[in-house]
Amino acid sequence: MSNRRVLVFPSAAELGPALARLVTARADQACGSARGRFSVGVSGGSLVAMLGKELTSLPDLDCSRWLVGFCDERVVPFSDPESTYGLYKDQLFSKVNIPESGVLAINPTLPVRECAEDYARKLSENFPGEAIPVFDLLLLGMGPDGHTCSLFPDHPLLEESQKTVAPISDSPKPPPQRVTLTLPVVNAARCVAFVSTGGSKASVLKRVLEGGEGPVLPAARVAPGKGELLWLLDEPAAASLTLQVERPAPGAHI
Ligand SMILES: O=C1O[C@H](COP(=O)(O)O)[C@@H](O)[C@H](O)[C@H]1O
Repeated sequence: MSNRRVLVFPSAAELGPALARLVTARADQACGSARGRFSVGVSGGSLVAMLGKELTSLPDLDCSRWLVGFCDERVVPFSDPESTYGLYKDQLFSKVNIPESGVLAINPTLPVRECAEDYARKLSENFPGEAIPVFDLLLLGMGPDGHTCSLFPDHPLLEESQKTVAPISDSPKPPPQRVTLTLPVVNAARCVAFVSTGGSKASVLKRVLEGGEGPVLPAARVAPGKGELLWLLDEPAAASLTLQVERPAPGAHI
């Protein structure tokens, strides 16, 4: 896979600032392009705290031309601790200069199917002329079962080829009702960056990145057709890998 890079950092403490440099470099590039804005999709889970900490500690961060979407979202009220939007609002959006119109949140008061349709409509309005929205950057996490977004192993949603956003009401990881970007949207992005840290991810990372027996896991189905694929790992997460990885110098741009 020629457009895939696996980058390993000594620990999450070194990975975090490198992630912030990646985000700001891609934002500058996108805002300086004819598009004039930076479209980024964020994930929940452990990524929220890392992005909140790293981005809010940058002195000159300018999010005025950012469009932030969600790679997946739990259909719960924003005040619920499981709401990814709620967590980002507390830890990031309320602390930077992103306009309200720059955050594409779900409407959690809708039933899950309507919520997905409503979110797909919001995406299509914000990516005019694009049958499949092309994000500048998607930031993904991966669960210990190999799921990414809310695309879980052996789930029929992995085969979704028509919808840009799909509902799921039987998520094996709570809460059960969620909406998620589908693989065609993920694989249309200009850049997809996975962030995975900690030893609990080591064995699944080996299977996702190096292959093995059994069905292909959801995270291994992420392969942007024209875009880049980056895996940002810390040493504990990368411990079982035998493939060739990059170990960027401190402060290096990726
Ligand atoms: O449920 C979810 O889990 C994944 C992975 O989370 P992590 O805490 O293991 O990093 C996350 O990427 C996804 O957005 C979230 O809904």
